[in-house]
Amino acid sequence: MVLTKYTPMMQQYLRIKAEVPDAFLFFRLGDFYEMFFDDALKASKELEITLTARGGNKEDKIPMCGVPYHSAAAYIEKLIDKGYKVALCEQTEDPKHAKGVVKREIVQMITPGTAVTTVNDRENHFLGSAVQLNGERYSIAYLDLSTGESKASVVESEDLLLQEMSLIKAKEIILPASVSEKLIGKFRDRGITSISKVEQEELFFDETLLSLLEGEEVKRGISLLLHYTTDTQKRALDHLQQTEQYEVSAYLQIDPNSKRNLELTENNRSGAKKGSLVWLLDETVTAMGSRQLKSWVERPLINQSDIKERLGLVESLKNHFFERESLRELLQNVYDLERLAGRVAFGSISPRDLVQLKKSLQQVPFIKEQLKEIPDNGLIKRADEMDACIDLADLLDAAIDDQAPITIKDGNFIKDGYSEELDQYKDASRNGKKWIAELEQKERSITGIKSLKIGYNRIFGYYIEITKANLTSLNDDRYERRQTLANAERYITPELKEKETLILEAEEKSVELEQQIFQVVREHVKQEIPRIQQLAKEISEIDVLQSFAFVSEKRHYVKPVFSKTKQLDIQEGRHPVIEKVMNMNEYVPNSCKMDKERSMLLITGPNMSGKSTFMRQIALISVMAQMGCFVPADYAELPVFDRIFTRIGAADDLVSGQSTFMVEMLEAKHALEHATDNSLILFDEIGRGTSTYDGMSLAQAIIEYVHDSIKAKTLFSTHYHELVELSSKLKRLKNIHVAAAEQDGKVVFLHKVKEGPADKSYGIHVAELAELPPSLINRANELLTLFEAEKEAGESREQMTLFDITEKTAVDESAVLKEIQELNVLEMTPMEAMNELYKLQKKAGKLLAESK
Ligand SMILES: Nc1ncnc2c1ncn2[C@@H]1O[C@H](COP(=O)(O)OP(=O)(O)OP(=O)(O)O)[C@@H](O)[C@H]1O
Repeated sequence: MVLTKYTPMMQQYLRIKAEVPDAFLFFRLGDFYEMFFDDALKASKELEITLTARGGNKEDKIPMCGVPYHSAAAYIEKLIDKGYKVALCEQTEDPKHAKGVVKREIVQMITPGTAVTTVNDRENHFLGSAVQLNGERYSIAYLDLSTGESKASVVESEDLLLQEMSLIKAKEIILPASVSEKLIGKFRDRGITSISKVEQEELFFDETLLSLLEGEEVKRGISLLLHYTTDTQKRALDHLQQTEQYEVSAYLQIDPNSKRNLELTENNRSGAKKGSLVWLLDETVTAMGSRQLKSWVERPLINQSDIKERLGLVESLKNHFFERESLRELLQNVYDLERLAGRVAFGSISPRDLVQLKKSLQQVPFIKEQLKEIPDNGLIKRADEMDACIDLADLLDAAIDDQAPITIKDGNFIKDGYSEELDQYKDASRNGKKWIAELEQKERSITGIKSLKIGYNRIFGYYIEITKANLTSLNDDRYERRQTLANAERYITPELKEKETLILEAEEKSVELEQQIFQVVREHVKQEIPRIQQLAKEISEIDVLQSFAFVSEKRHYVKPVFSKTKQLDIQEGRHPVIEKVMNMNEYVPNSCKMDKERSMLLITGPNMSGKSTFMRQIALISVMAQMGCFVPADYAELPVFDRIFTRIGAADDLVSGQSTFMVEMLEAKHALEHATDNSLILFDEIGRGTSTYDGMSLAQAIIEYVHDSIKAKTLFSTHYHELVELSSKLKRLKNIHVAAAEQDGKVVFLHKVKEGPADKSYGIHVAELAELPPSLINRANELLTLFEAEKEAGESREQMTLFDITEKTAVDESAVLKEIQELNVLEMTPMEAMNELYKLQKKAGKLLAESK
């Protein structure tokens, strides 16, 4: 592009735009942010705003569109939601002092992962990164810019990298410029579409932030991330907390598919939180607690003593109803400390935010006291360790007025008595105003005009107003006329103007001074950010623990115990979410026992009887126990699982275009590759997606493989009734079934799990329940009889073949003829007739073949 054909300002625009080719450049012009060229074409469509043109050159109009500065946030949010980036370009010098074009610079990049103003309080908003080390090893990290927390790890495979980034629901991923397109494609398949590449040359290394990390490798991912955030945010991010190192293997691992199957954080029909385990368990009071709870649900523990510690605290909170209720009340007044700290660092904290911070801090001593009322050393220790930041609360209490507004523009938020100088200005202004009020009274009585009033506006300042009707009573030269309105005149006096100057000066100075004081207070708070964050973490944990206690009591959950012999013994267990949706009394509880000698259960039973629900219930109870929550059962003794794998239901992977069956096989492969004898595997009707024998053979082979080589605790549901025979061959495999009863030709689901195999398939009855057309149901019944007959015939044919070899003469023509003659045709139903005919036809075919 030839720059010289453009005006100097457009040249400036193009220079800046070249720095951010992949972002919309919001170019500040007066009260608007303008976009030009392709940005304008695209933004006008995405934002549904009018596209205009600006005369660059006569033939060459420049496409342009803009959004008002004061409402820009909503437009930016819309673009970010769509996965775009926005670069904010502001005037960086006062136009009054500018020589030529006003200087402009990009002051901030807003990207899906760094947008912090519009985030949902109850969720984290993570920006992720990954740097390949060697082979399939990656240094990974993630950071929530709104709360300042970050984590880093080294993972040993690409699978784990993808798993972690899906788990945290990364809004954006930062990768080195050298990353392969293939990997980028894999992120896209998992719904992470916002991907930014960064040159790695000059890495940002803030040693204080990284000081908890061991070794250089783990620093690579987080460094890339910090480099990117500093670069895009263009400001000091003082609220960033020290990055914590974590090991994926320190938590119960549940791959993203399994997580979806189990509906831990969202239900898999609508993707909403409702209907998920988080939805059920989240009785937290604070937003930080809610985020913490979600992360506990996503990462259950595997260290038994950590799990037991949580369970112990939950137990104490559960057993102390009144203390817990008061605690919940106190927590109501605790605002989002983490996000408040974030706003302090970003410089976007308002006076009202500081009041919220103060009120939150003031609750802490009471929270500590309340915790200590419960006789539990763990809770008492936690209470003792909490730093209520009293100094900070006192400072804020002394400085900021409780009724503070949300902006600092007009002052009026610093408390009286905090600054002598400020008080003097305020006095001057108050005295002036008092003088004016007195003047009003005085002038009313002198002139005898009762409606005389003194008003104020920005243009004329203070004035005396007299309605036209009263003008006759006014001495002509008493005041100076200033303004004439339709039915009143406005006047001033020199004295009034003198006072006005005093008042306005005092007000201007006091607003300025208030703003200065605010900066000082804010800087002070900034210094204390780490303390606020520590407190936030402690309070959010208490909030999660009380939430677990609250739900456990309400829903009659029990404290699980962990088995030394790795046995699983759940008595009268329930599926927590279905039970809640259904109503406690309707749900049929079921027990489950598994141990080394009984490590695999093959579940049969009609469709809709509750096989999947039973399997999910076992997994959910285990997950809940390992996150430190009580469980829906009368008694639960559990092993500590290292991983949980589920293959449940038809999860078409439409995004990557794989068929249901392929997805099924990939998930099975994943489980077979990674499961250990400490894992839990749930396989729901594996092999269903292919032809009967094909599917059945695969199912059997998978069962044998798990039984002989993996030895993980496994629940396997199937429609292949033939598989129930396997229990005689595989010694750790046992049959169980979900019982159903038939009543008047209809199936009644009992939802009760029993030992042994199911005896009948009730598929057609279920179809009948679903009210398929009656003629179709009749036809299905006919076909069933036919197929059963065919199978029988097949079996007798096999027997016949055997027979044929030994006694060649057994099937001869006369025998078949005799069979035909003996048929009692009039007594037969059409179905029976057809079956008989079918058998005879087969025999005839055989005879003909033999006679050749
Ligand atoms: N223990 C139970 N108590 C009460 N209702 C239950 C129970 N278990 C399952 N149900 C109900 O039965 C419905 C079907 O359960 P589920 O999907 O587990 O059956 P399934 O045997 O796996 O079916 P399919 O073979 O068709 O996949 C559930 O939606 C639930 O409403």
